[in-house]
Amino acid sequence: MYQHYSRPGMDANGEQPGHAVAILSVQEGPSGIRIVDVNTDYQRLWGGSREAWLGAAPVVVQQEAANQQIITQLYKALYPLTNSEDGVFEGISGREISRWHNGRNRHIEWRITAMGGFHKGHSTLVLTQRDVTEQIEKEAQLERLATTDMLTGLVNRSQFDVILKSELNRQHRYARPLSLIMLDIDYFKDINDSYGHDVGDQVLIELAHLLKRNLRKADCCARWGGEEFMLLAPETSLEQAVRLADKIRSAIKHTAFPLENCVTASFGVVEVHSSESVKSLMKRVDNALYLAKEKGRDRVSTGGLFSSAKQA
Ligand SMILES: Nc1nc2c(ncn2[C@@H]2O[C@H](COP(=O)(O)OP(=O)(O)OP(=O)(O)O)[C@@H](O)[C@H]2O)c(=O)[nH]1
Repeated sequence: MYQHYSRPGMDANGEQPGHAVAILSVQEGPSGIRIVDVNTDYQRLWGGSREAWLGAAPVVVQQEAANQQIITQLYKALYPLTNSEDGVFEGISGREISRWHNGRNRHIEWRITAMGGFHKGHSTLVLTQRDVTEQIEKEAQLERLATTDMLTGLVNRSQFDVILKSELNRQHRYARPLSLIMLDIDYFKDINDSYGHDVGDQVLIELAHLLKRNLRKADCCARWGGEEFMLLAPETSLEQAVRLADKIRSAIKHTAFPLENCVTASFGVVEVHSSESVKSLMKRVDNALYLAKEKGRDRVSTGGLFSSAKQA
């Protein structure tokens, strides 16, 4: 029976589950929607033998409440068709996350379609389900690779561009304070030259940890390239951003990196002006950082808009 139960997801070893399929009979009245057949992948997905499933109510998703909602949705879609010979059931579908008995979340894609029309209040439906967890995890992994700096685990430059544009739009719309900090390790070339590239990499990794420790959840910290980093701080005025930058500057100076000499960094800080473009913002923050380098490094510069303790 139902020889067309193919298993498109199967690999050559036959280990990858394919589509779980259940054939459903729809009756008017209390018997409602019942299973008349299931394939082996349905048994594998939900447990139980074929015999145990025959006559049972279908399981579309694991959570009882969500399953009930789907069945109700199905009844609502079918109800207008029960007395019409030419009504067409378009099908319903969705994707749900189910918590499996081993504690893992599984993503299940499901679809219910009709095998034919209604005849004397009776119809046959096909429920297909596919475990798409691996596919979703692979997509998430690719997304992480595309947006993350491999060495430090921070947001990479291209993702930072996306976040910056979105935060600028928010700032322009709601006129909330938003500040940008650019920092650059001082004399990093000397660190590489004296201790080797691996030690230089270790300094970058430890600095990334330090930055993450010192920032709020809403802040974004990115590796801009080489030994340059960007910190985007929403709801932060220029004055607050300068204080934050100076706190980080001091923390870097007092961190025991795997070197004889201490590591220092220079900072440029700007607050976004209303309607300011990305280009203008980047130019201003770059100028501010340049000023901090020019004035002797290990300091915070705002490019002249604000003055604090250890500024250029
Ligand atoms: N170890 C390591 N070094 C890097 C990486 N990316 C860039 N660099 C090095 O960072 C150094 C940056 O040197 P410069 O641009 O001259 O800057 P600096 O020596 O820090 O001098 P100032 O910025 O003027 O204080 C170069 O030697 C790059 O090769 C990386 O991923 N790992």
